[in-house]
Amino acid sequence: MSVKETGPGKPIRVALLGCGTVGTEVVRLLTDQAEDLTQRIGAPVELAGIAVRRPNKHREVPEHLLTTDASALVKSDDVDVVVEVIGGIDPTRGLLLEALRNGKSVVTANKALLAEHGSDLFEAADASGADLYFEAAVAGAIPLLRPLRESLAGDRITRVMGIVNGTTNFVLSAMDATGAGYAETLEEASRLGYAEADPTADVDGFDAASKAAILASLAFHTRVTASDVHREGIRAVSAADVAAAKGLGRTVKLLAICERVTSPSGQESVAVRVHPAMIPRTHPLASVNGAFNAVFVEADAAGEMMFYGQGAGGAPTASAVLGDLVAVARNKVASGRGPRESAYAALPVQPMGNTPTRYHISLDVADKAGVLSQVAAVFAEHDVSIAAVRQEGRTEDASLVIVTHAATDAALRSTVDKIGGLPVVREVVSVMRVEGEE
Ligand SMILES: NC(=O)c1ccc[n+]([C@@H]2O[C@H](COP(=O)([O-])OP(=O)(O)OC[C@H]3O[C@@H](n4cnc5c(N)ncnc54)[C@H](O)[C@@H]3O)[C@@H](O)[C@H]2O)c1
Ligand SMILES: N[C@@H](CCO)C(=O)O
Ligand code: NA
Repeated sequence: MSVKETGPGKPIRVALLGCGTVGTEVVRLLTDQAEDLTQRIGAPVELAGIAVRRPNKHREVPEHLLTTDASALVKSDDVDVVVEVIGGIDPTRGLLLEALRNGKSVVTANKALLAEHGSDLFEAADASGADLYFEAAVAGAIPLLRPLRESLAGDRITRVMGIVNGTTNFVLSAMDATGAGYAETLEEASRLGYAEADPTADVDGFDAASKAAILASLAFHTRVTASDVHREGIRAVSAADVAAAKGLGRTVKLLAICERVTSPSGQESVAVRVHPAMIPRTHPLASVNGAFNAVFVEADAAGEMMFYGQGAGGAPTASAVLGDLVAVARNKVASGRGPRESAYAALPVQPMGNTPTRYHISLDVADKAGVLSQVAAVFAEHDVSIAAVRQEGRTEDASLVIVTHAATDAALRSTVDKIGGLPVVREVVSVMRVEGEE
């Protein structure tokens, strides 16, 4: 029996919103790989239009496709899929809701929008049966959201911990390598083009907090928004912190940590936080340097996994966008749908104060008898157990380094506040959480 050859199906028509760093690379990949994409999808993918702000700036893309009217492009009957790489909340939120309500599948790289309004977008997608894919929004090119949404959907994830911001990782890696301070290292990163002109979203942890919210939502089947995430950036990380970490075989990283926490009574909740932390130099995340990202996932059956690669940049991010575009196009060809929002577990989000953490505290103290016992008494008073102490005497004062066992973050903060007020403590040199070790 001979099988009749079928040609490619009806073209999938794509509206591209935004043509900056990522958008330009999306157009390039779509053009360069048109034939392969047709084979992989079973239908050609064609650009129906590209919405931009300033058309005369875009000499690298076909002029006849450019429009400044994103709203009209999204509404056009000629469009099946909307790819959004503008960024920000407005006007993208309205544009993507309009697209989804009209049954057009959406591919977006916009973590800020998803972390704030993800559930509205999912509801609109469900109402019309459209797809919503966003692999590029977290850790750029690294396949991470698809593994969480699909490959690990049969497992129980307990922890997701990673380096999800390239700019801050570049700065912290450089501080570790040179011993220089935060401000001068950030200046150098800007000069080399690794930090944006306005690095606030990166250095104050907003970018990582949006990504943490998305990761926690997917890992724990719970709606987590950016405002649920405890956030501390890297502005306060000093050369002394980095030196203190090095002295104990650790390094400082800005971590996004999403954990499933079970109380003694068996009540489950999630804790989601972004802050600098010391990790052992032997931990797999310690060797992630420069602008690279890496995310460590722990699941009951699968065990430990690490995802590593380029978390930013035009081409790497466009790779993730194209992967999503192929997925939604295949779904259209097969009249199927990708995964919907999965928020059925609806676990409560635990406040940071109740979250168990460990601290590294470095003090300058008077070098006289009884100091250690005074400091130790404050820990005991707050029910914080000490894991290790190192004291080095000098002429008039001494350096005292204390690493705690896990205690609630609130108890650890109160302990540090009280110790800072002891007359025998000359200076609290460095306080930082410790992660990645038992
Ligand atoms: N650059 C990266 O490395 C990277 C990595 C991961 C995710 N992302 C995300 O991808 C998205 C795009 O990032 P980018 O780096 O390409 O930004 P970009 O600033 O280079 O590009 C955005 C483009 O959108 C245009 N634009 C703004 N408002 C518009 C409107 N109303 N209509 C049409 N065009 C409009 C701008 O003129 C600009 O050209 C953001 O959501 C960002 O968070 C970027
Ligand atoms: N500003 C982000 C870009 C990728 O989301 C970073 O530095 O990682
Ligand atoms: Na990704």
